[in-house]
Amino acid sequence: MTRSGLKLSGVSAAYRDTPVLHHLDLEVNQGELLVVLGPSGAGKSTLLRVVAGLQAATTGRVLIGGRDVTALRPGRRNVSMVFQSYALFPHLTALDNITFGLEVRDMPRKAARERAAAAAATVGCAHLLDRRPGQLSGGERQRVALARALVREPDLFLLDEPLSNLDLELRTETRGELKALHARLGVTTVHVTHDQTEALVLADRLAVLRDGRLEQLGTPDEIWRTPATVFVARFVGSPAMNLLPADGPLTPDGAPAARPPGHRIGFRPEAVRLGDVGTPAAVERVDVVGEDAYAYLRLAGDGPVITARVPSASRPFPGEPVRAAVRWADVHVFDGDGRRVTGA
Ligand SMILES: Nc1ncnc2c1ncn2[C@@H]1O[C@H](COP(=O)(O)OP(=O)(O)OP(=O)(O)O)[C@@H](O)[C@H]1O
Repeated sequence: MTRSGLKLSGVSAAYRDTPVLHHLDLEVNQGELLVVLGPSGAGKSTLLRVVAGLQAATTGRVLIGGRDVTALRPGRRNVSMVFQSYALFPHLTALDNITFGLEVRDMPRKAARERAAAAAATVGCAHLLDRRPGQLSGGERQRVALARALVREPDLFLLDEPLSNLDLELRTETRGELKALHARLGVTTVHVTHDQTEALVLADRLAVLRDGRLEQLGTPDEIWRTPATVFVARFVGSPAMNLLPADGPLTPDGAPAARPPGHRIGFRPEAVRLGDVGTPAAVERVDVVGEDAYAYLRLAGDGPVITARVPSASRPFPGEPVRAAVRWADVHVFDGDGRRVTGA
């Protein structure tokens, strides 16, 4: 049986009278890396703050490693949090910043410094220990913040958008390092982001949060292949999945004759095939992104616009008449409430 690293049951949170989390149930296995993904304002940071004990839950319980910590102060939960801003002390060196978490626990100074140096080596910032935050780049600060979180040997890591202040190249590199670090240390981790690529790459499992509610929980593969709702389908994937009325202008190849009114079909831009058969469409715009091109196609005269992903070498040109087809096997079906209809 897998052990529980973190369990939330019926957790709600509010700012003054405004509810932000609504009776959340969520379980993270021991050693698992769970990514919480959602748009701005979904309640991701609030969720981490409630787990860390920085904010009280208005209902429900928080268990870490099977221990009920709902009533415990943050310092008693053995949790380390890395903030988006890193929250380093500007007047302290990197070494003193990393050591800080241990010294307040009355560990002897020499032992604390040795542990800090070991944590710094783990995340690759051992050469920066004499510098103050003002003398470090964004990526270097991020490493020091991680080392400070690591040095406490927590039961649980909470990472709040730790990569969002880094430029794209560094973000990609650091993302890989975070994944490797997690694999090596095996500490249960909750990583918050609104970046779907980061989420898909890092996560053992993904929790998609929307308006303080869990929209779907699953592996990156499940979320990608079987999105539970229109919201998840559109939020994960770039450009977003196409959505059309099931009885609308495009009939997928192999579709059953009867498709209930009110249902919608979704298909990713890469599922659209351009050729001699299918629904007539006019190319409105084409964006070329290296090897790929995204063609925006207006269906059937004045119908809706869909996006097709095609190799840029064989892309159509604006104004060109084309035909768009989709296979039924590549289609997702959603009911009138936006929920996935299985077995379609
Ligand atoms: N201190 C606060 N006082 C009042 N409302 C707040 C406070 N902090 C956050 N909120 C509100 O709570 C909701 C959830 O905020 P939260 O920061 O948890 O979202 P988030 O998913 O982390 O967003 P982001 O990706 O923008 O950081 C938002 O509607 C926000 O406006």
